[in-house]
Parts: sequence; C-alpha cells; structure tokens
Amino acid sequence: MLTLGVNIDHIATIRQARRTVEPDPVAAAVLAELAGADGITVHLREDRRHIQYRDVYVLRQTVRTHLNLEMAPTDAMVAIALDIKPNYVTLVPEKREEVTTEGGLDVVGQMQRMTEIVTNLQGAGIPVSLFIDADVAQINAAASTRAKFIELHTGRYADAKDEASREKELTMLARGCEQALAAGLRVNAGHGLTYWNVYPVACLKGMEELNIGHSIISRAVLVGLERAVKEMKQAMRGEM
Ligand SMILES: CC(=O)[C@@H](O)[C@H](O)COP(=O)(O)O
Ligand SMILES: NCC(=O)COP(=O)(O)O
Repeated sequence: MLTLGVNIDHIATIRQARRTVEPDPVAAAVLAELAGADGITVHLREDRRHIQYRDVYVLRQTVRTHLNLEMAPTDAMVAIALDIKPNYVTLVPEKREEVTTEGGLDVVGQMQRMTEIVTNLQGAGIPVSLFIDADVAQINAAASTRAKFIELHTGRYADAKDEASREKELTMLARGCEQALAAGLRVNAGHGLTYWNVYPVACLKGMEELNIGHSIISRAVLVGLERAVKEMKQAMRGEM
C-alpha cells in the first residue's frame, strides 16, 4: 500500500522567521500522525534554516510512525544520524545558496563515498534511501551501493510547464521506478508534489512512499486561518 511521509520542514521555517518556539514541529508531527500520516520527514540542513537538531532529537522520542531524516552525505550528518537512529535516512545533495533541493544526488560520481556511508549507516541498522533523478546510470549506481531505497526526485515533473513535458517526466519516473524495482531497490518519490499533480505519481506501480511537505503545510496555513482569527478575537475578549 502506498504511504505518505509528511515533511514538516516548513513548520520550522515559520518558527525560525521569528526565532521563537511556535509553531513546534513536534506538535505538527503529532497532528499529522493523528490525521493519518504514515511517516514524518525532516531535512536537517547544514545551515539550520528550518529544522534544528533539537527537533530531530525530540521527534525521535515522540514520532509513533516512522522518522525519515533527510541529510547531506557529510561526516557531521552521519554522526548525528548514528546518534539519533531515525527509522531511515534519505541522503540528499545540499547547496547553501539553494532555495530548495535542486537536483538528485550524483551517486555515479561519488560511488566510493556513497557506498561507505550506506554501509556505515545500514551496518548500524539504519536503512538508507538515495534521493536521485530517474536516470538509468544513477539507479544502477544506487543499487550497487546496496542502499535499501531510492527516492525519485519528482521536481522536474512538478515544474513541467506544459502537459507534454509533464507526460515525458512521468514516463521517466515510471521507467525509473520499474528499473529500480528490478534491481532490488525499494522506491519512494517526492519533491514539489501538490494536491493537483500527485495522483499520476501515486499510481506508479511499485511506488512505496511519497514524501510531501510544502504543499501540505501551505494548505494547512490557509485552511486553519479562519479558526485562528476567530480564536484571536476570543482571546481579545478574554475568552481564552
Ligand atoms: C530532498 C527533498 O526533496 C526535499 O524535501 C528537501 O527536504 C527540500 O528541502 P527544503 O524543505 O529545505 O525545501
Ligand atoms: N523529499 C521530498 C520531501 O520531503 C518533500 O518535498 P516538498 O513537498 O516539500 O517539495
């Protein structure tokens, strides 16, 4: 059955805008789980722009589904993952100046390093997923590292400007999924998925989990606004 990992990075983005304590990603994770999330995903970026070490540390104790830690393939992050022990780690490429993750990992170009990290984390009982584009060579390389999963980068599909390009990207995702499954990999996907573009990806045969964040948090802010304003009026009347 296809599962949903809810990425709560942007709850932390709102908190960090004021460097305060609200909204707390830990509370968001509880609510997401109560609403049916099958997993919680957080990306602990090197620049700590949203999720903080404290969040991952507390989430490890509170998440009741599974915790997917997205992280750059660096020694510092591997040490954190070995200490926290999330249910799985997704290795992602990271650039300081990027607004969000741009491309997939270049596993082909750093086979030895990737294999070392995968071996190290999986040896400690933490399954690893490699966030890659639906590219034949990258998928073969990912399988060679013996990582348990890949996460197919759906950004190009999500950003497609017209139906023909979207169809082309979807076909590449479908072929990538098929190739990966045949190579013994388990397949997740994510990035830029929304309420409007998710269904064709959700229909891909063999897809295990979709990790979705920005669109869900954006919608949550809007569907929750009416209640939040009403509650502030109550508070102003001393009713809270
Ligand atoms: C790896 C991936 O696709 C993203 O979800 C990543 O976590 C994006 O990072 P931001 O949440 O900082 O945009
Ligand atoms: N790995 C993808 C993810 O966790 C969420 O990406 P997005 O929905 O915030 O673009």
